[in-house]
Amino acid sequence: MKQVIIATKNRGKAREFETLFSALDVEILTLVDLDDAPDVEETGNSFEENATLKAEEISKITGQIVIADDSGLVIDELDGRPGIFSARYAGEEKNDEANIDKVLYEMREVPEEKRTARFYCALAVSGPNMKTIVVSGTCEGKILFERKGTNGFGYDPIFYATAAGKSMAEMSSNEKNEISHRAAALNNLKPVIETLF
Ligand SMILES: O=c1[nH]c(=O)c2ncn([C@@H]3O[C@H](COP(=O)(O)OP(=O)(O)OP(=O)(O)O)[C@@H](O)[C@H]3O)c2[nH]1
Ligand SMILES: [Mg+2]
Repeated sequence: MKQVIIATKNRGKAREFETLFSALDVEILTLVDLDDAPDVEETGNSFEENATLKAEEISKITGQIVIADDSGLVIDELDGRPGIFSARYAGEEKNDEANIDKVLYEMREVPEEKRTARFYCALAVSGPNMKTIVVSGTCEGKILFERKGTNGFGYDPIFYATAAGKSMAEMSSNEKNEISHRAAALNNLKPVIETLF
């Protein structure tokens, strides 16, 4: 079967890619269980730049077709933060609970109508004989005043997805995969994936 490497160490993302790719005729490998996979420094100024850095570095090392995801939560009232710093918003150790607490604290006095936000996902594909391709997808919603639900990962418990009428952590993985930023980006990548093999 066709095979691509997904250059992520995030278990939540890896799980979602397993499901999203099961609908395509493509086998995926992630970096989650590879202890010696390098930590690519995310020094770019945009999701697109960081996804490109991750895809190109891992493709250079493996010589294979690689897809990387750089994603995060963009909150209007916080001038777009946490944005590209979503994973490390409350510190280098990447603690989802601490990140959520920080956002809830910063948003504590913001009224309902000003709590608009979106999840953003950039996907970059890089391979030995190709120019890197980058696509993106978004999912619109609002920041809740407290956590709701226990599914998903990251900021899912405090993100109310407008299209679903509930928090992302209240959705089954199938429901999230219908409307998520990651699913939207992957959908934009499908025509490209078909030309890769
Ligand atoms: O509630 C969420 N639902 C999602 O669907 C989602 N997608 C991204 N995020 C947040 O954004 C960071 C990405 O940062 P990021 O792209 O650098 O990934 P990461 O550092 O976790 O792993 P890697 O892929 O770089 O190895 C993640 O850690 C999360 O905090 C999400 N939160
Ligand atoms: Mg990262």
